[in-house]
Amino acid sequence: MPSHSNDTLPTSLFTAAQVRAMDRHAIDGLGIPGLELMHRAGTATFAALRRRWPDAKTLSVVCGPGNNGGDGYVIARLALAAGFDVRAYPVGPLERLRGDAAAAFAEYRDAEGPVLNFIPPGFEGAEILVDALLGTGLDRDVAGEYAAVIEAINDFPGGVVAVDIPSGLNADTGAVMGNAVHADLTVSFIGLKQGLFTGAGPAHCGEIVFDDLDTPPEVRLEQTPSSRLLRSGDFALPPRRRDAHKGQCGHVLVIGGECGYSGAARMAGEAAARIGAGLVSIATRAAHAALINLGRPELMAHGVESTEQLQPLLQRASVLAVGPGLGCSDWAKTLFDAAIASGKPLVVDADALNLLAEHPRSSDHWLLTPHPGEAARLLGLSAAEIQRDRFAAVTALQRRYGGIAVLKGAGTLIAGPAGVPHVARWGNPGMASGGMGDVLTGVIAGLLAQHLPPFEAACLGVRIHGQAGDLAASAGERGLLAGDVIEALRTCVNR
Ligand SMILES: NC(=O)C1=CN([C@@H]2O[C@H](COP(=O)(O)OP(=O)(O)OC[C@H]3O[C@@H](n4cnc5c(N)ncnc54)[C@H](O)[C@@H]3O)[C@@H](O)[C@H]2O)[C@H](O)CC1
Ligand SMILES: [K+]
Repeated sequence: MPSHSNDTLPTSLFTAAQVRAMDRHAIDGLGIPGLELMHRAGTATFAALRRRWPDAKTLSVVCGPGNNGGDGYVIARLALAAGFDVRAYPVGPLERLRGDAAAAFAEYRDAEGPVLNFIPPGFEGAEILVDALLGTGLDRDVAGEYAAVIEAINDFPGGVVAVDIPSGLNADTGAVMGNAVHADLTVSFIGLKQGLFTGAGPAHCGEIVFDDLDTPPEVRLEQTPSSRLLRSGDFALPPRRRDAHKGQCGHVLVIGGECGYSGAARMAGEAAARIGAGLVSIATRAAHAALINLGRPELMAHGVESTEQLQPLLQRASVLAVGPGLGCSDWAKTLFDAAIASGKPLVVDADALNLLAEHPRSSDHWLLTPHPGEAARLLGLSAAEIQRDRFAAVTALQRRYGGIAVLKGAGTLIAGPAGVPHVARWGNPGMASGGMGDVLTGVIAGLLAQHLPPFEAACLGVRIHGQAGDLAASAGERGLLAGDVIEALRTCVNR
């Protein structure tokens, strides 16, 4: 059955190899003929296409040399039978078609379906283009004719539907293998591939529809999910007791705000307060304390120039957030070391992550919230290597540094000491602006202060931060400011 929205997609995500094993289980174990599965895949894709573009009547299908291409020939035949003007463009030698794909091609030809050679620049006259070039069989960067066809698909002005996964997108990592199709709609089958939801996946997939091709749950239950998709209802805060008082809602201490960066510390503090922390203090350069306090009197701002001055604040706080605008000076190092030595749960972000990369150590009571560049420094890799396999990177961060690792970016990933990485789908490109990370740091710290376990605080924090960003972006993504997200937090945390 098809499911197609953030919260009705299955939460279990898999690798391509796992989904191929599911295909085999369905075919060899349950006796469902491969061609029957292919017919179901084509039917599910054509139905989703018609839901999305109900008035379309002309369709071009690009078919690769394998079973993804076979799905494409099924779609072409169904469109022909429904009265569409159809053109199928085989890519790769037709004589290489085998098994179910060859049978699907023969069925299309028997229905007198037009087959054309692809001639750049492309697919004149069609309203919709179906990408059935490559699916879970992708095993190397696309090149030559395949790269040219993907280029032409990406220049196509009409709607693009990707069969199972946009061609060129790595199903396991969400990385682009040379080049990848930008689809408006992706219809994925049998098991949801984790690469659709992180890295370049979200930008290439468009709307994601899942269809289990009426295979029984046992097909999926046989595989342990490689990761999980977060849902709106996951890890919600318990309702606040009527007799609650601020002492029960935790005390966050934000440590940061080097000269010129007081705003980062303030935004982290405001976010912690807006997510519901009972008390919020800021330890920052003396020159900033009055400024922050003036701007947001609910925050208790203290000028701290030494460990001695920091100690009483560390004692009073229940949760620390270290890094927003902290810089990497000796002042920063001294405060960061004192925060770690306090043994309090702490969220480590921004420059504190860079200090940690200089002096690696692990702990089980912190949460690291790097963006790909900070993760690269922490792992001694390049940012491109991090993005090439975000799941491997977030797992490596957690294994090496302990605690909880949050790898920010499209499809933020959260990894804890147990279980599999969790993937968040919220957020938008408008959030690629200064201060958004400071807000997330404050949100997670504020949830920790309200006694959520670390992994739940990280998952819920990422979700609410992204939802607030999406809510604030309803007035437009460009020009979205971190302050707008802070203002939207209260709506989202009280949903
Ligand atoms: N019966 C089933 O298993 C079902 C599968 N479904 C669809 O099948 C594809 C997976 O098909 P497969 O034949 O394994 O691979 P692809 O069609 O994805 O790739 C074809 C072929 O292409 C070669 N190849 C790999 N990478 C490249 C590259 N970069 N450039 C050129 N050629 C490349 C390689 O030899 C591959 O074998 C799955 O995604 C579904 O769409 C049905 O949907 C369900 C039943
Ligand atoms: K495809």
